[in-house]
Amino acid sequence: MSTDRGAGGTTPLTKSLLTDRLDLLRLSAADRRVSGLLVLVHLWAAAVPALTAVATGWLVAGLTGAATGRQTVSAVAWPLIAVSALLVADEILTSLGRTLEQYNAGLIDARIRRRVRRLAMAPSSMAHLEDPVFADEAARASDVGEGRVRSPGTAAVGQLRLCFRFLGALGSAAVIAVSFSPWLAVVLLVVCAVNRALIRRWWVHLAEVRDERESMRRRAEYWSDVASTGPAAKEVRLFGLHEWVVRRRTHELLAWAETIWSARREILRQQGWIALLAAIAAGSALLLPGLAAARGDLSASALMTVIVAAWGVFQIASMGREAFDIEYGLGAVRALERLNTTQHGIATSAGTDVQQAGEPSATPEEGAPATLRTEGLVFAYPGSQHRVIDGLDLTVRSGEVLALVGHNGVGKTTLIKLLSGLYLPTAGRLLVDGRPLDAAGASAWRKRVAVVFQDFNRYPLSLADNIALSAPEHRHDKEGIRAAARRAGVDVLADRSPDGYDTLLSADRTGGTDLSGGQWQRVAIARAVFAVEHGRDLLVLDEPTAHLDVHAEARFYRQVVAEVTGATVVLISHRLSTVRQADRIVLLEAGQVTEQGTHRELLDDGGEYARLFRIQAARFTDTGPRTGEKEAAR
Ligand SMILES: Nc1ncnc2c1ncn2[C@@H]1O[C@H](COP(=O)(O)OP(=O)(O)OP(=O)(O)O)[C@@H](O)[C@H]1O
Repeated sequence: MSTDRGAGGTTPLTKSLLTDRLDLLRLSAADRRVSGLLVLVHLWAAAVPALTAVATGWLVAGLTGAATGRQTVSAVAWPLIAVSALLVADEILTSLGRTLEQYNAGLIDARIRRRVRRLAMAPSSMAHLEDPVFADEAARASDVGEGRVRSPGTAAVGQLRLCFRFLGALGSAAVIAVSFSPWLAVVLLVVCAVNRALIRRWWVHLAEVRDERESMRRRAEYWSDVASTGPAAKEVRLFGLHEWVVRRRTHELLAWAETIWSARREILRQQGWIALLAAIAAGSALLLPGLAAARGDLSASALMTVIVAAWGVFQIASMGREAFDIEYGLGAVRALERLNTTQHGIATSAGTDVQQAGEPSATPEEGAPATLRTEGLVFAYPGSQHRVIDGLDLTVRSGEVLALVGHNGVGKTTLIKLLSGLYLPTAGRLLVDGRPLDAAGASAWRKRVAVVFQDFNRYPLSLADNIALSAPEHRHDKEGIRAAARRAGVDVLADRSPDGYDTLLSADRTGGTDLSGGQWQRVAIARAVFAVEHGRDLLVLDEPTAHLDVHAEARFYRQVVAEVTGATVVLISHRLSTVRQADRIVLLEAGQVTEQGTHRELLDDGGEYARLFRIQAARFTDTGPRTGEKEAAR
């Protein structure tokens, strides 16, 4: 994903004021009925200031008339009822409006989050999910942050409210124009609009500062999670890290907050301009009609009408959170647009899954397990220049069991992610059944692959569901689930639990239980076996015996790998006892194949594989430790 976005990985928040506003208004119409009701409530709210001004003037006229004995009691009662009714109705409708706004904002936010999820799932490979720019933009767009300060929904409903507030100010200005002076009405409107524009500019600046610091906030949140969530809690307690983690979190949080507060302090320093403009507006609204009344050119009732109406005009210069909600939430909308453009770019530059999934490149040859060939394959992780895979040429024949071995970090897992279509090569080609695999075919290809990753998932579901998840359309195949469980050696778990295959594998759910690391690994193997039994024709096993005891490891090849008939198998293991029976063993070094052959051939060659094997074997012989240590030291 491109990072060419200026500071903080963002484009400027404003594209065009009008387009921005229209985008937000469109967004606010997420649900026609709710937004229709909101419009009615806002219309009422817009009319209230002008109506209150007129009713107050009427009340004052009634009161002064009653005082001089020229008016009856009803001349005071009716305007009093009108003013009270306006106030009560305003209270009720304001509460209703707030509830509707919250509901509408929730609908809009949920819709945006769904779009972000779709965008995250859209590209063929998963490289973008490890891209910090994508992570920041997704966080900006879907407001996953603490306190929900950035919400497209809040921005959209705020924008709708603001439009009607302007309408209300126009209504109040019209009352001033009719009751006193069109000039005063215009001046008040202009001064308040300028005031608002100044405030808005500062909020935009603050929103940009927050945007640029998004990754700082994510770091602080990470340490919050470490301090309080389950997976890290064991180590945090055991190593007594709690205070250190809290200090680290506080440090990160303060560093982030300081940048925001310094922007806020800057804004506060400039508030003098706002105060001056507000003083001009308030002064002219009170002074000019006041002087006219003193001269006898304006009645007391008209004076009150003008003053109350002026209050209505001031509403558009208000300093409330609304401006921040709008500007900051708008940043979320812009982030969504950027995600849209970039993800669409990725999809279209390589062809979208939707358009081209199932292209011939990923079509299996008549019933035969997959054949894979890499030609000059190169891969570097996003944002890194380091070629983890560096010009790799390898053929995996249909139906063979190929083992990948090599030192830590040479790129074995990376290679199987490429072979499985999870990443696309930086250069070179991967051919599946003789045809080049591109983004278009990757999605269809992945449907032919079953993988047990080193960091396999542990789903808080039943044992049966944990196995059947690899082919959910066959989850009613009870016999298939049992067969996969038997081969992976997890049938004993079902046998000794009263709930059998319905046993819930989650200790934090009522009636649930947890498994050991080795038992979970067997469940992951059963899951992959189940997928192969339902048609997947490449089985990839990354360190499948890492958690298994010696008995289970010894049985693994015989019961799982040797039993696979309809699939090609790629197996990674540091335990050379696990891979020695493979049809072919490939040694990777520095992202390339440096040795390959059967176990016997590689031992006879006396290369690096033979050396590694001797080190491991020596550990189990009497004279072993010394020989092994010497070998390791070489
Ligand atoms: N998501 C990632 N982003 C950037 N670099 C990565 C990423 N994952 C792995 N790497 C780097 O790629 C290199 C190869 O990693 P890989 O996991 O493929 O090695 P491996 O051979 O499977 O190692 P091991 O035997 O320890 O499992 C390492 O140098 C690692 O630091």
